[in-house]
Order: sequence, then C-alpha cells, then structure tokens
Amino acid sequence: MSNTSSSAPSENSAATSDGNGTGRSGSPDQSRALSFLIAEMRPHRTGVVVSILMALLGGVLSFAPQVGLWLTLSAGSADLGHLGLIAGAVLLAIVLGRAASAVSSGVAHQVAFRIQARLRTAILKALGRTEMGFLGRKHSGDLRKVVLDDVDKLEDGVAHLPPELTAAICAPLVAIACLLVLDWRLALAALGPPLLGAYLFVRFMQRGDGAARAYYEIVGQIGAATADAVRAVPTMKVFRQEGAALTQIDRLYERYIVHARSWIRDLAMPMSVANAVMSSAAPVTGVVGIVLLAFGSADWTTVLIAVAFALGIDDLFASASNLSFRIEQIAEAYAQIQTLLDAPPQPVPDRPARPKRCSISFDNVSFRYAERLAIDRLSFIIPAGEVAAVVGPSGAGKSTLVRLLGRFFDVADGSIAIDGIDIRQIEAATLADTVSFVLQDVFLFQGTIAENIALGRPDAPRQAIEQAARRARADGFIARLPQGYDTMLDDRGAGLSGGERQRLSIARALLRDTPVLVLDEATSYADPDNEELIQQALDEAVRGRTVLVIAHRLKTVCNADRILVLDHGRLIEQGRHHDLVAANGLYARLWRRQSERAAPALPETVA
Ligand SMILES: Nc1ncnc2c1ncn2[C@@H]1O[C@H](COP(=O)(O)OP(=O)(O)OP(=O)(O)O)[C@@H](O)[C@H]1O
Repeated sequence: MSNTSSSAPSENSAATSDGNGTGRSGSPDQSRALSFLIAEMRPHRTGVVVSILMALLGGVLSFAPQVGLWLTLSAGSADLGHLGLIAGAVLLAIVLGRAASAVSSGVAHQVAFRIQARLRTAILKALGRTEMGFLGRKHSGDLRKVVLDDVDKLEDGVAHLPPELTAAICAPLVAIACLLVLDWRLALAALGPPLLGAYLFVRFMQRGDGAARAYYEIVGQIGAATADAVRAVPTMKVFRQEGAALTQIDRLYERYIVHARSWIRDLAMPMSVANAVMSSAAPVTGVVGIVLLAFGSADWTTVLIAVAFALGIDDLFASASNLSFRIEQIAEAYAQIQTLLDAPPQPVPDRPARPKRCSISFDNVSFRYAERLAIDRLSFIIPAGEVAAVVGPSGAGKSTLVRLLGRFFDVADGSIAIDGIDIRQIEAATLADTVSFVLQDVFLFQGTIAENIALGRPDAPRQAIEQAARRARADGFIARLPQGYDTMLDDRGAGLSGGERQRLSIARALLRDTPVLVLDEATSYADPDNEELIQQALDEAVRGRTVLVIAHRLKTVCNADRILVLDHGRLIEQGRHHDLVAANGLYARLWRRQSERAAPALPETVA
C-alpha cells in the first residue's frame, strides 16, 4: 500500500513538475488554496520576503561554477594568479549561495511553523464555536487527520514553496540571460526544450486529468477502508469478521490496479516524456553547438560554456520537480481545513440573560438526527432543587434529552429554558457556569490529576481542588498515586479504573459548583467498593442542586422527586416511583423486569 500510494504521486510530481503545474494550478481548488496560503503569509511578509530574496541569491550564485568556467576560458592565458583568483571567487560564491539557500529555508520554516500554530488554533476555535451536531457528523479520526496531518501538509507547503518557486523561476532566467550575452542561437537552443516540454506537459495534463482524479479517488478509498479495518480489528476479531474487511480491501485493490494502469498509460508515461523533453536543454544546446562549430560559426569555448549553463537549467528543473506535487497536496489539505474553518457557528444570543433560580423546563421540544426523530414533542418542568430521573428503554432518547439541555445540539422545535430563560439566550460561558455534566465517558487529558480536576476552573486554588476530590471520594486513590495530585496522567488516564475516572469527573463537577447537574449513571462498576464510593460521591454532588440523572438501574432512583419515563422520544409517564409502579405502565414493567433479575446488592438511591 505504502509503496503504491507514495510512489504514484511522486512520479506524478516528477511528471507534473516543470510545467510549473500549469495544467492543474489553474484548477479552482489549487488557485484558491494558493490565495489562502498567500493570505496566511501576509502577516509574516518580512520573513517571506527575506526567504524569497535569499532563495534568489542562492539561485543566482548556483551559476558561479559556470561563470567561473566562462571567465577562465575567455581569459585565454594560464596565469596561475588569475586562475587562483577566479577559483577563490567561485568557491566563495558557492559557499555564500549555499548559506543564502539555508537562510531562505530556515526563515520559510519559521514562517511555516507560525502559520501551522495559528491554523491549528483557528480550527480548534471554529470547532469550539460550532454546534456539536456538526462534529457528530464527522468521524473523530477525520478531525484528527485535518488538525494534525493536513495542517502539517500546509506547513510543508509554506516552508518549501517560496524558496523552491523562486529558484525555479529566477535561476533559469539568469541562465538564459547569460546565454543571450554569450550567443543568442545557443540561448534559443537551451530555451527550446523547457518551452516545448511545458507545452506538452500542459496538454498531457489536461488529457490525463480524468485518469488522475479516478486514481486519487481510489487511493483515498483504500486509505479509508484500511484505516477502518485497523480501527475495527478488535470488533472484527470478536465477530470473526476479519475476512469481510479484507475482501472489501481486496476488491478496492482490484479497482486500484485497473485505475493505476490507465493512470500510467494516460498520464504517467506521457508526463515522463514531457519531463524528459523539459530537462534536455544541455544535450540540445550541445548538438546545436556542434552544428555551429561544424559551420565555423562558433568557437568551442563558447559551446562548452553554453552547455554548462544549460546543465544548470536542467538541474534546477529537476530540484523543483516536486513543486506541482506540493501544490496538489496543499490544495487537498486546504479543502479539508477550510471545511472545518467554515464550520457553522452556533447562534449566539441576541439578548443574553443569566438564570438565577435554576428550574428546568422543556416546552414541546422535538429534535431529529438527520432523518431520525429522537425527541418528540417533549414537555415537562423540574422545579429548582429537585432531582429528576430520566428512564426508558435503550434508544428512548435519554442521552439526547440531556445533550439538548447542554446545547450540544439546538432543538428543532419548541424550547428549553432554565429559570424561564430560553437556553439559546444564555451565553455559552454562562450556560457552562450553570450546568455541569458527569457522563459515563469521562474525558481526561494529558496533564496532572489536579489539572484534570480543574478543567472547568483552571484558576481554582489547590485547596479547592483537594476539597472537591475529598468530597468526590477520590482523595484515597489520588494519595496512592506516585506524585499524588501532581501525577501526570499518561495516555489520557488509561491506567485509572472506570470508577476512579468517574470520581474524578464528579470532583470536577463539585469544583465547578454549578446549580444544575446532569448525571449519566454508569451502567456497571468494576467492584462493590468502587460502587459504594461513587454512590457516596454522587449523594454529595446532588445536594442542593437541580439534578437530571439518566438512570439505567431503577433502584438507584426510586427516591427521586420525579421520574420521567421516555419511549421512542416521547414522555409517556412521569411521577414518583410508587405512583408509577401503581400505574402499571412501562415504568412498572421495566421495574419488574429489573427486580426479577438476580442483581447484586445495590447502594442507597441517588436522591
Ligand atoms: N449521533 C447520532 N446520530 C444519529 N442518530 C443518533 C445519534 N445519537 C443517537 N441517535 C439515535 O437517536 C435515538 C435516541 O438515542 P439516545 O442515545 O438519546 O437514546 P438513549 O435512551 O440514551 O439510549 P441508551 O440508553 O442506549 O444510551 C436512538 O434511536 C439513536 O439510535
């Protein structure tokens, strides 16, 4: 896979090189990508100009050996002092030229790193502003690829484009100018192959565009299928489905071979011919020179010097041969980055308000994921300070309901209010100060235990962090860690048990001290000790707050002030435990089913 996918573009790059990508750079995506890059470089114009000037100097000085040869041969004498002077000057010019190229590349890389950092921040900000629904439609692996890989590609483009483009354009001009001074006929001979090659290049490029597109499409599909297969290895093993994934990849490879053949026939081969023509300035100059010699219309020193200059042009074209490939890569990366930068921002309130007492009300709320109606005309009120449990069969809409309260998504119809204020009129920061979440899937990041607890209040004093951890019954296991609160969580806390992660999450919520708390009760705990501690932590967390708890085990919520029973996105019953059992509806059936199951001893209720 790696061979095929990496060799193909680079061959293509060689093929696409010397026409300066003209065939494709005219395509809208590439020109838009280049305009984007130029706009990104604008704030760093000093660096870019220095990089270009240094590349220019490096390119011009790269012809020092040819000029040295010219001066030596035209001197016509073997004066050692004179020759030594020329050799010294050539050496100095070579050293200066290399130094200038190094400075050009170094400065361009500095600019590129700044742009890379800015872009990553801009993407993360755009993702932070957008509604979760947009993110939900994107695979987390795809997001990661854009933020890391595609931004890297753009960085690579910025670091190489200014120096390489400058060298590719300016150095041949210098060579041709010298050749014109030397002999205009030999200058034309040296200029012919690059011009003819560029013409062929553009023609072939246009003709083979379809083959290239089909080829890149299939390479992308193979990449995605392989990534999916790698990600799904554990599941595949469990279900003994390894064969199915491989069959799909095999089928893609069969299509790949067909497309690769037409890619080679329609694009790669013709491009190699164009490339060969483009890089034959030296042989053509030599042949024309010999003809002129034969007719006595040029002397051999002139022909020799002209061939040396033409060789320099060929070398430069060869070194710039990756330009077109780079531009293509930049365009691809830019398209992905732009999708995220353009992520639709969540609407901001026009009359921002701050809730005081924290009752929660849902008024005729509906919400759908694409075509699937997940919440259907839901209405209820939870008075401030009450504990409400949301129960119902799997897929009933419990998680969606609490996500709507946190504005992970905006409702399609109806409204959700806290203290009578529509949550769309509460600023994101205020909403975050009002509602906190303790979810099953606890997000921990690479940082210390203390930093992880302080996620929602980074300025919290150590004392407050430790107090929250104590109340969340997390202090015991933290004390046993090598550096206590300063222990770094490697691999996002992979070494912690599910129960320990839950208690860290509860500590976070306690530290934030929001008046509304949303809990997603974990379905299972590893051991009874953990379960007991988590229950104590939850009892502490719910005290004095308005609480919405998703309950999977009904015994944990039968003391709740209110139980909301959902089914297929609709609220079909609500009330206290005993009333709902007496009503003999869905809740009573769920209750009986769970009671009949041989369940381990359960702790006290949440409420
Ligand atoms: N991101 C999503 N995209 C599309 N459909 C979704 C998405 N998340 C949930 N759904 C669907 O919406 C419906 C409600 O899902 P939700 O997760 O809210 O139910 P739930 O009651 O929390 O289920 P569970 O108890 O199994 O967690 C289900 O039919 C589910 O398949």
